[in-house]
Amino acid sequence: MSLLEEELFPSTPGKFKIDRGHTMSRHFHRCFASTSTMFLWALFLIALTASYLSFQSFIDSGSKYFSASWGGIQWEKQVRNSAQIQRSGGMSVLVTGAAGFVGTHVSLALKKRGDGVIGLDNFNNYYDPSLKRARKSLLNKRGIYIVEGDVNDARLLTKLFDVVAFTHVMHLAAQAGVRYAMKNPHSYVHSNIGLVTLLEVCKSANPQPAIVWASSSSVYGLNEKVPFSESDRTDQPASLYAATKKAGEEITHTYNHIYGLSITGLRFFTVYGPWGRPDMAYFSFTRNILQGKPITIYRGKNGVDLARDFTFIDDIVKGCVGSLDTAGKSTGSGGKKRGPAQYRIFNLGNTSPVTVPTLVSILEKHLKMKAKRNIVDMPGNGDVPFTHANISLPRRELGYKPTTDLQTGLKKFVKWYLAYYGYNRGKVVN
Ligand SMILES: O=C(O)[C@H]1O[C@H](OP(=O)(O)OP(=O)(O)OC[C@H]2O[C@@H](n3ccc(=O)[nH]c3=O)[C@H](O)[C@@H]2O)[C@H](O)[C@@H](O)[C@H]1O
Repeated sequence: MSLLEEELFPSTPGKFKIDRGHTMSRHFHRCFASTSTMFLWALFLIALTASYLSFQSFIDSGSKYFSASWGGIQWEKQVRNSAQIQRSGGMSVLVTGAAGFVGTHVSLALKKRGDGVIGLDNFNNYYDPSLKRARKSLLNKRGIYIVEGDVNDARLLTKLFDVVAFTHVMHLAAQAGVRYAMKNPHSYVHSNIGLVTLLEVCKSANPQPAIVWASSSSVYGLNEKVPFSESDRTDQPASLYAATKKAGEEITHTYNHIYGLSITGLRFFTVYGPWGRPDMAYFSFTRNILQGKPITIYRGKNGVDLARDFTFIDDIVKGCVGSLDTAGKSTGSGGKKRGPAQYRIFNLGNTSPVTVPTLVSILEKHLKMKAKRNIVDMPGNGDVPFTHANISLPRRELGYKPTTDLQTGLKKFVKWYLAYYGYNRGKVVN
């Protein structure tokens, strides 16, 4: 022990050097010595606690950083490879919600023709995430890399734009489902209004990408004028889902106006098909029919059947790709507008509404099984009685022409369903 240390921290009291001649002074020194010792110990303990706490917070933030599923040289290489354009005049597209139903199909179509594609998906558990994982493997097999992340993650989005100069963004990530909005309203605000984070990153990008995104037929809400045209009223939403999609249309308009972002909003009409969403009626009806369970069919006012303009996925993909192909360039860069940019809204429907009981009859035919129908009055849950798209505008501007009727489309869906889940999955065998 050094002299100084020995003085400060005497191993025995007797070692403490005092003037033995003065008792008072000795007491005083002893008292002073023990107080200063305690003081130093306290200081030492405080310092120890402080460094422990800051080390913990370093570990926490560090683990957040290190446990992120993105970043690093290898990751950047995968992103670049996947976004590589393979045809002349091709585009490099960031597809959000890529492991979703429409996202998967659009990503495959783009990759197939030689466009570069990077997918983004948060793999949330709104419906069975294993279906999303299966879609992801399908995409990986075709050379499409999927980044696991949320559209609200500005750091991740900025990083993606640092690595790739995306020409287009196909924004399909959303909280879908009309009736679920009553159970989990905040999820709709988080995901659907989360569009703002994406737009902020896009407006600051240099070059700015053109954006095509999924709105919804539900924005027509209580509109009764049929068929629904893009210029019809959309200020009477019947569900929070519809309200957040309508908000998306207004929000994208402001980014178009202020920053010169090229925007195309697509109002999808009840999209169905292989690799579809298990929360949708045609999908859950199929599962219940095969399992021998009853299905609930809602009926409108005065016993009128509900009807939807069911639109097959391949037709929707054509509409999405057509929108990307015809999208004008964004005019701004680095957050500054340089001139007016394109702002478009299109209906993507089938123009041929079918009632829900008819949908069930078609499923019965393809499944060769009878449904146990439980018909109830439509609860006040955000549903609308019917939808019907006027598609003259996308026909003219995009060459959009749906070619699959519900009979044909459901046949393809049932074929996929049986191949994916198997005939006897959960089927009640008496
Ligand atoms: O076009 C859209 O913008 C939306 O389309 C889809 O919504 P919807 O048209 O409501 O589809 P879907 O749930 O399949 O119900 C179909 C019909 O079955 C009736 N329905 C439903 C469930 C049930 O148990 N019984 C029943 O009769 C029900 O009353 C309805 O009449 C998407 O989910 C949505 O995300 C959004 O994209």
